Amino acid sequence: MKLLILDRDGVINQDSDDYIKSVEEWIPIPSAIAAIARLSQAGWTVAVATNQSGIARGYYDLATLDAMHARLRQLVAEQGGELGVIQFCPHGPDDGCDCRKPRPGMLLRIAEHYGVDLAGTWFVGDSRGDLDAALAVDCQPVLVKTGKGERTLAKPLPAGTLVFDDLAAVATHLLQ
Ligand SMILES: O=P(O)(O)OC[C@@H](O)[C@H]1O[C@@H](OP(=O)(O)O)[C@@H](O)[C@@H](O)[C@@H]1O
Ligand SMILES: [Mg+2]
Ligand SMILES: [Zn+2]
Repeated sequence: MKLLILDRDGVINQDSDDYIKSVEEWIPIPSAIAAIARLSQAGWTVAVATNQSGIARGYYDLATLDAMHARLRQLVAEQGGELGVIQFCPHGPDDGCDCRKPRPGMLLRIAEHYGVDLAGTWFVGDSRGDLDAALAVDCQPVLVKTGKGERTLAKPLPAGTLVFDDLAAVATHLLQ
């Protein structure tokens, strides 16, 4: 199974230090939507693993998060693609859950959903926690420079991390 797992904020859509608190604040990176559609049409399954501590912090609710994800699915479908499962962690940093990245719980749930082994599966993110979550379950850590990627790149990366300008470049590489 060709499975690609994506972080959301900073990879698929613009990120903000003030969190993405509404559908109106959820601004897709156009080339990222097209990349997901291209991959999907080429037989890839594209899943998402996203921290959403804004829920625990009371910045937005599950209905708002669902509306963002409905919008994401709609945009991908309009380009002839289909987005796979979206796993999110609604917890805060002090909740001690197993799903908040850098913990790999969401990646494990995605693997369980599709009945696959995660070893070598690319996980594309913009933050160090994404890379560490990947390494925790033997995924290939992939950093993009969008979102917080440039900040992440300014510090040492885990050995073996692949770096691309954006998700479109990742898709082009995988589809070549
Ligand atoms: O990049 P993904 O995982 O899709 O989502 C990140 C968001 O949940 C937010 O995560 C927060 O980190 P804290 O949760 O406050 O540590 C901050 O980095 C926000 O800027 C960011 O929007
Ligand atoms: Mg991110
Ligand atoms: Zn969690």
